Order: sequence, then C-alpha cells, then structure tokens
Amino acid sequence: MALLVSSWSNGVQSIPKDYIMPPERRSGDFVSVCDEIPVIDLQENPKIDRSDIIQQILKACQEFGLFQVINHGVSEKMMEDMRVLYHEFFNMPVDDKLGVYSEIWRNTGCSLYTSGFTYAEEDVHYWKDTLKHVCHPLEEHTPSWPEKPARYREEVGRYAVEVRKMGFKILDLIGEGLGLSEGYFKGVSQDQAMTINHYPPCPNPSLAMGFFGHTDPNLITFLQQDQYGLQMCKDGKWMGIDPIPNAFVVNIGYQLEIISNGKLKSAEHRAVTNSTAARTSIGTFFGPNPSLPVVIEPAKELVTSTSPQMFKSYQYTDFLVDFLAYHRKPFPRSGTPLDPYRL
Ligand SMILES: O=C(O)CCC(=O)C(=O)O
Ligand SMILES: [Fe+2]
Repeated sequence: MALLVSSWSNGVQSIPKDYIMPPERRSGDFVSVCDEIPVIDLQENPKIDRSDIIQQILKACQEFGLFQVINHGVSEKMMEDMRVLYHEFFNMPVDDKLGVYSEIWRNTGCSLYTSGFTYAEEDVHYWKDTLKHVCHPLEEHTPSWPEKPARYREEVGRYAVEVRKMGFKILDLIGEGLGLSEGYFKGVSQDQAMTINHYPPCPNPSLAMGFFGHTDPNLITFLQQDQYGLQMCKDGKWMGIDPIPNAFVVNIGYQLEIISNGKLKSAEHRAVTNSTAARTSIGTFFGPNPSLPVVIEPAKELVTSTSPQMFKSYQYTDFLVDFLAYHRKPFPRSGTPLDPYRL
C-alpha cells in the first residue's frame, strides 16, 4: 500500500530516483495541444444528417484513431459527480483503500495498483495509481467494487449504465459507417470495464511519466479527463488533447483496427503529469469478454478482392497474453503488439 504514489507524494520536493525516466522515455518539452483533433457533436439536430455524423466519425477514426464527443447524452451532473467521487477516493486514508489494493494489474475483478502493469518488474516507475474494475453485468461485479466512499457502488453503477448507452450508440454509428450488419459489435463488446488513473501533482514533470505510450488492447475506450495530460501520437509526432469540459475522448483500440480490417486506426497515447494539480482520468473500456473464448478476425464484409484480409483470426485471450508480454519487455522495444497478428 505504501507504494501508491497518492499515499506518499504529498509535499515531496523532488521525485525519487526510481521515477526518473531515461531521457528517451520522457515526454520532451515541445508537445502542444492540437486543435485538429476532431470534436464531434452528437446532438440530434434536424439540420445535421445522421450520415454526416457517421462520416465525421469515420474520418476521425481513419485519420487520428481518436476524437472527442460532446452532447453525447451522459449528463454533465453525472460526469461531475464522478470527478468529485474519485477525488475523494484517491484522497482517502490508505487504510480505507486496503480492501481493493493489489500488487499488480489484474484483468478481472477489482484492483487498485500503482505504476505500470507490474511494479516489481519495472526498472523505472510511472507517476500514477490506478483503480480498475469490471462493470457489466452490474449485479455480478458491484460486490467487488470499493465500499468507500459509501455512495461509490450506486453512483458508479448509474454512470456505467449511461456510458454503456453512449458507447453502443457510437459503436452503432461506426458499424453503420463501415457497412456492417446492425448490432455487429454486440458480440465483441460484452466486457465493460473502468480504469481510473490518478496522477498526483509531480514535482518534476519533465523527468517523470504518468502513463507510458500504449494503444488500448480492447475495442474502444471512452475517457473523461479533468486536466490536461493526455497526448496521442500521429505520424510519429506527439500532440496534446484539449481537456474539453464534459467531453469524452474516444479512442480506437487494437480490436477495432483488426475487425475493421485496418480501415480504422488505433491510437497510441500516453499521459504526462503536472506540478500544480492532481489529474484523474476516468476511462470506460469496451471489448470482448477476456474470460470467454471469443474469436476475433476482420469482419467478413470488409474482406474483398480489393481489400484482402490484413489480420489473422485468433482468440482474444491470446492477444491479451501477448499484449502484456510486450509491455513487460525491457526497453527499447521494437515493433508493436499488433505485428504478430498481421498477415
Ligand atoms: O490518463 C489518461 O489520460 C490515459 C489513460 C489511458 O490511456 C488508459 O487508461 O488506458
Ligand atoms: Fe489507454
């Protein structure tokens, strides 16, 4: 427990040696907020055609693999309640978090851990603590969630239901745009999990990293952020993502790139820290159920003579094992976790 950054970093003047990234793994000083990252308004509006919105989303997924949505249907009050709740959660006394603490990242159930996937194996640590749990079906999973703050299960449960509605609405728009049959994504998005990353103020943000560069292994992710800190990489260049109040950042994960037969790009992203304020990102991840045998492959509709199959067919559980193994390899790493799946 003493390992949690939020439990020891308050008031420290400099970062411990084992949090100082080697220069090539730091974020560098010249990343600025990019105003080209698409912001898509999902408000139903008689002047905007559904097909226009679909085209905007597809274009964003092809060019950036990431976009923001506003007027998405999840109430601002609920989003604000989440920010307040998680602020309280990460500021609770250490003993109140014991029930969910775990030394390492776990794929199932609920865990609160620090740094990357496996703290004990890392040469350098990341300036973050993470709470992760599964959200669907609710009744099955809420008993594993934190008991404190007392309203946790009720409020987060309501939020998970609303985010699920928004998620499927956006997945339906993507499916329609790709020409897939209605409800195509249902079978590969049965898992809904939340990952809440908390980055306490860091005395030396330029020497430390919050979250290493990665691409989400699941289908699609919806993230709300309360401060600047998220960056994405496009064509080898890192760019900052504007923390638009009450927007969701939507990013494409590896499974959607594969199912779309490469028509949609997944987005590599990372998070930096800052010295003045704690930052908390609240992410919801949709993807195949990691506890069931689910076969993933490019959608048959998207494999044609002019667009040959780009990726193998495989079990999602195998992909997750390879993804983790990749992220446990020492630096420098070559390739990406997607490479072994290309044809
Ligand atoms: O904290 C952030 O903004 C990034 C979080 C993230 O990429 C993740 O949880 O996968
Ligand atoms: Fe991520």
